Amino acid sequence: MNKNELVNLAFKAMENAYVPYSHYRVGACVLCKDGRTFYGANIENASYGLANCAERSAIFSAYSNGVRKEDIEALAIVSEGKTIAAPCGACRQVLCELIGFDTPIYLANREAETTTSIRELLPMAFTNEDL
Ligand SMILES: O=c1ccn([C@H]2C[C@H](O)[C@@H](CO)O2)c(=O)[nH]1
Ligand SMILES: [Zn+2]
Repeated sequence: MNKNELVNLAFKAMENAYVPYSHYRVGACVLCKDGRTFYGANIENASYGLANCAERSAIFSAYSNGVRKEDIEALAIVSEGKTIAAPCGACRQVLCELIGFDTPIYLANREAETTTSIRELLPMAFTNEDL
């Protein structure tokens, strides 16, 4: 599967966003090396701080199905906003532990896309090697 196909799957996942408060839809899709894909969307709550971001939904779905870091080929995260949104701080920390430092992360909106990685998004990360 190429980058565009994975980004399109993330847009498909975005349709399932539950966003009655922010009205800001985000979608994500994890691609495994064996071709399996796992969707995620942002899921909000009346207790606002309990919102789960799309990228965490997707990576937790993958892990919940037995996927581990070394099985993951790439992650796409898309939003419907005017800008290309990058993961929030909480997601950077979670992804840092659950995908490879150099695993490609494709970020996109309807107009543009870019490629990044945890190495770029979270320099000087606190990891399990610090414990
Ligand atoms: O990278 C991001 C940034 C924000 N959100 C969600 C959280 C909330 O539902 C909405 C507005 O912050 O967007 C994500 O899913 N991923
Ligand atoms: Zn987040």
